Amino acid sequence: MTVHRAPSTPTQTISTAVAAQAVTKTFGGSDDATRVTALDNVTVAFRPGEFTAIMGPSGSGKSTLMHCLAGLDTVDSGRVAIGSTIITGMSDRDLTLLRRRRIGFIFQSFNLVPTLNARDNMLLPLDLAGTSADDDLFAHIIDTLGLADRLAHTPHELSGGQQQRVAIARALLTRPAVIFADEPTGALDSTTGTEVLELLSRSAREMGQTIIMVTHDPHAASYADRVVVLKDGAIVDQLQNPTAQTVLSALAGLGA
Ligand SMILES: Nc1ncnc2c1ncn2[C@@H]1O[C@H](COP(=O)(O)OP(=O)(O)OP(=O)(O)O)[C@@H](O)[C@H]1O
Repeated sequence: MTVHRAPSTPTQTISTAVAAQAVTKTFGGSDDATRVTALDNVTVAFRPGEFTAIMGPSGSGKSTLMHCLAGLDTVDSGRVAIGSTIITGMSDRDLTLLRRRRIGFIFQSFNLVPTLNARDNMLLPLDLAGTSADDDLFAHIIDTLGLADRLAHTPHELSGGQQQRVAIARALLTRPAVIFADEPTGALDSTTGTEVLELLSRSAREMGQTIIMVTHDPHAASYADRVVVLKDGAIVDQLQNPTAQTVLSALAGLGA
């Protein structure tokens, strides 16, 4: 799968795929008693081709961080950038276009269109953006994901694992700056879930795809290059090359 990786040179500077700088996000009323600080001055950057897991106890701010990084929610203060584009303060229309062109999403519930077959589901984001698929990339992705003989099937004719592979293919095909995955293995049995995690890890390693995954599962997080741990809306720990055991220990240390 190395053919699709951008060439690199020793002099190339390492850019940032996604970054949050001093991001604060609150919800609720105008007085301190009813206001919830979901993100408290969060600064974090994600390298191109890096596979990162975001973890933390329930209510620690994982979904809020993902939504703010993906431009699905506004921030109270601070800045979010996708590549060199600052998305903070963009209009809804511009954000929608940016999401279509530069961001891929993978959800626990697959979010496929039930009336479209696998091929049309995969091509939908490109159709919406008014572009077409790169034939070589399409062939490469369906081959890698083992979907070549499932293209004419609608989602209800596919297993959960196959549906999630279609959703991954759909996300990869636009060659987005970043893919956000929200509990992507939550609805899968452990064998199928492991296959999906291996695919995500290979997409990062072999295609240079940046992936940010929210998960509660230390096993899932162990496939990432890095784990970012949130607690009470702040980053309290980061692990490089995590194992399920080091993730469990980090979470246990939070009293979670
Ligand atoms: N729309 C909202 N309105 C009010 N409060 C919210 C809203 N969304 C999130 N919150 C609050 O912000 C905090 C962070 O929530 P968030 O959903 O980001 O946490 P999480 O780590 O993703 O939790 P979980 O693991 O349970 O999904 C929580 O206290 C939550 O109640």
